[in-house]
Formats: sequence, C-alpha cells, structure tokens
Amino acid sequence: MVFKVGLLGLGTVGTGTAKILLDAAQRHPLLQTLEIHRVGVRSMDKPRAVDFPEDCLTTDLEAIVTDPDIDIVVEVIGGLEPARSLILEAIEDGKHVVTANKAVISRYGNEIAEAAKKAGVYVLYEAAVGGGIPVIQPLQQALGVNRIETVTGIINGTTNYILTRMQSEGGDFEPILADAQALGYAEADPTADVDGLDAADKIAILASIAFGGKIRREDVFTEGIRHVSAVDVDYAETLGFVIKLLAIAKRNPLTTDKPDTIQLRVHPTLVPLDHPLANVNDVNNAVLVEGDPIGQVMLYGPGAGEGPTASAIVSDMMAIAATLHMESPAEEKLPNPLLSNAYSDYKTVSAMEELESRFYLRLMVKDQPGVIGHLGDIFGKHNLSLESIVQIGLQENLAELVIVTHEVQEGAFQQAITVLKESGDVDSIASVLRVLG
Ligand SMILES: NC(=O)C1=CN([C@@H]2O[C@H](COP(=O)(O)OP(=O)(O)OC[C@H]3O[C@@H](n4cnc5c(N)ncnc54)[C@H](OP(=O)(O)O)[C@@H]3O)[C@@H](O)[C@H]2O)C=CC1
Ligand SMILES: N[C@@H](CC=O)C(=O)O
Ligand code: NA
Repeated sequence: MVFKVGLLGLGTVGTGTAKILLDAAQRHPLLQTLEIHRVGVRSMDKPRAVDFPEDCLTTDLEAIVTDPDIDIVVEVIGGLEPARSLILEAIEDGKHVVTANKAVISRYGNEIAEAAKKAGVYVLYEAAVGGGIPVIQPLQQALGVNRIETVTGIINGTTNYILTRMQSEGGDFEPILADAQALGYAEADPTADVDGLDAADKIAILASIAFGGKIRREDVFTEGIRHVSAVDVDYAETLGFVIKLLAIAKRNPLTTDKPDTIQLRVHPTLVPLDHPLANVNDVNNAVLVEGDPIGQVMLYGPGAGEGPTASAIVSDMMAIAATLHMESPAEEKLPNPLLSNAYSDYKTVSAMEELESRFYLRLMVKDQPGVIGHLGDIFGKHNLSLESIVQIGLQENLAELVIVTHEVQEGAFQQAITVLKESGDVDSIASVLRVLG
C-alpha cells in the first residue's frame, strides 16, 4: 500500500522531509508506504539538495492540494497566506494535512480543526512546537491523563542560540543572529524570533492542548530579547542566573471569587543556574510540564533545523499512514501498526568483550619504587592507553591509585585486570567502573 504525499515547500524543512522519505532504510516500516508525488515551490530555477523528476516540481500549489491522487499534504512553505488557504483547500478536498506552521495554527487552528472535523481528516503539527522534540503528541496522549498546572518552555531555537552565545562569548545579539539564519533556525523574517512572536505562537498552541480550550493568540503577553544586552547577561551570571526567553502557560489557583483562569506570557527571564531549564543551550528547546499527579516532566531536544524539524513532520505523516493503513479494506481488523510490536527477526547483540569504553580503576598497590612502571607495562602489553594515573592516598604501606583509561577494548582491559591481580605489586582492586564518552 502506498500513500501519496504532496509536499508544499522545499526549503529547510521540506528538504529535510524529502531526505528522510528518500532514505527509509532502518526506519519504521510505515515510511516505506509514503511516497512524495508532487512538490510545490516558488522558484523552479533554484538549485535543490534533493533530486526529483522534473514533472514532480511545480509552482502551482493549488494543483497539488486538489490533486485526486494525493492522500497527505505537507505544508512547509511558512507564512500566513497562502499557507492557511492551501491547508483549508486540502482539507476540503479530503486530504490529511501535516504542517510546521505555528503562525497559522496559533491564529487559525480553530477554523482549521473545525474544517478537518467536518471533512473527517487529520491535521497534525508536531513540528510546529519544539522542532524535533515530541511535545504535542505527549501532551495530547501520554500526559493527557494529568491535570496540567504549568507549561514552561524554551521554545525558540534562534533566540536560545543567540542568548547562549552571548553568554559564552560576550557581545550583542545582531551578529550572532546572522549565524542562526545561516544554520536555517530563524524564520524567513527573524523579527518573529527576536521579538518573541514565534515563541508566543508556540505557547498559545501548547496552552490550548494543556488546558483544553481555545486560545486567542493576541492574549499572549510578548516581550522579545532585543533589549537584553551583553552587560545584563554578565550581571545575571554574577548573581547566579542565566537569561532565557521563557514561554509560560500557567493555570491560576482556583478561588471562589475567580473563575478558572490562566497566565500566558513570553519574556526574557533570569533563570537560577540550578533550574532544569538553565542548561538548555544553543538551538535546543525544552518544555517543562508540571501536572497532577505526574509532577515534573521535561521534554528536551533540538528545537529547529532541517533534520530535527523534518523528523517531527515525518512522524506525523507516519501517524496518518497508520490510520489510513487500518482503514483500508485489505488490512481491516489488523492492529494499529504504531501500537503493535510484532517483530519477526532477532537483533544480534555484540559481545561485551568487543565493545570499547573508558574505564575508571581504583586499586591498592604496594608502596615501593617501580610499581607504577610495572603497572604501565601491563597496560601497554594489552594495548591499553591510559588517560591519567593519580595516587590518592597512603595507608599501611599501601598506596591508593586511581587510573582512567582512554577508549579501550573491554576484553583486553579485563585480561589486564586478571594479570594485575596476579602481579605481586597489587594488593587489591577496589573498584572498576566504566566512564561515559
Ligand atoms: N527552519 C526551522 O528550523 C523550522 C521551521 N518551521 C516552520 O516550517 C515552515 C517552513 O520553514 P523553512 O523550511 O525554514 O522555510 P524556508 O524559507 O527555508 O522554505 C520555504 C519553502 O516554501 C516555498 N515557498 C514559500 N512561499 C511559497 C509560495 N507562496 N509558493 C510556493 N512556494 C513557496 C519556498 O520555495 P523556494 O524554495 O522556491 O523559495 C521554499 O521551498 C515555516 O512555517 C516555519 O515556521 C518549524 C520548525 C522549525
Ligand atoms: N525559528 C524557529 C524555528 C522553529 O520553530 C526557532 O528558531 O525556533
Ligand atoms: Na515538536
């Protein structure tokens, strides 16, 4: 079974999406059911990073959203129009839609959802918030049983990249913004990033899901990072804080004289250095969800860029493919392929001795001349290179040594340990631990 995809846009996200679909090996088998049928662009002359047959590319986007052969339309052109109209036309034509367009979803999400309900199709937008991080789906499903109290996010990759570099290198934001643009993180008009509008779009979307209600986009208080200077970043650090552009959606406590109300705001914020969001750096995003009864959950990962955003787009396409798969008469009564784990082959797991790792070794040795040299010989004979060797202490004629190795083969390391134990120099091996990285 093959589901045909109409891809609107072949820029940063569109290109990443095409690359995943054209290289489906070792990914979920459902990806093999998705085939890019047509691609809509603005300019036919631009060089492209992926090759399509000439008749696949078109500037006539309407022809794609009304093409009877297409099952799923992926909108990654961005902007409000013609994106909104094309989404609505695709829905009216009975097509499922996947989009990364937070500007459209935060403003016209209700209109689009109504149209989709009427047409019996799905509109999914995981890529619209947090780029590659699964945020929408966990909020709707895995965390859906919780009464959500707060959603606090670093949800704009461009500004987080700028603030991180301001912090690590000093300097003001304008020159760093140019790098964020070159890396494909920033919006076509980066004002939306720098002035907090993009984060405001995203928190409006998250609040709607978290609190189960419509959100008026204009209700989000929005302050960007333009006025944050290198001096503020410096002083904040001295005081034990880091400056982050936070997007906050919070349920106010219910009181007898006040109805159920929420807070919605985006602003640069001094975050204490020991807060979970303080170490979310560069283009990474994180969404900290606090709910009852789960407590705190943090979703963290790359918030923008070609590959990560495309990952979210294709995961939505896969969810739609799973539904279409189940609806097809030939597959009726089969379980949802995204919920069942019926694998046919065993994976081969490498033997532990073949793996490479760094090791931490603590041992007690005789406190006499030449011992460290002997140990070095034993490691050398087993082809094990050492990163450091430190004498920590001395007790009753025994010296306590701590050795850290470079990446070495597990099997060779274990053989060396056996030889060490048998050597007259070593009294005891107190501890052997693996070191990450
Ligand atoms: N970049 C990122 O990291 C992320 C982006 N997003 C969202 O994804 C969407 C796409 O972003 P991105 O890929 O960065 O954008 P780009 O500007 O890189 O790409 C836009 C693509 O759409 C095409 N396009 C734009 N307008 C039209 C039009 N009127 N008619 C035909 N084709 C058009 C362009 O054609 P041509 O190539 O011919 O110019 C281009 O291929 C946006 O909604 C953005 O907010 C979401 C998360 C992360
Ligand atoms: N411009 C956005 C792209 C992803 O949504 C960002 O920087 O986060
Ligand atoms: Na996401």
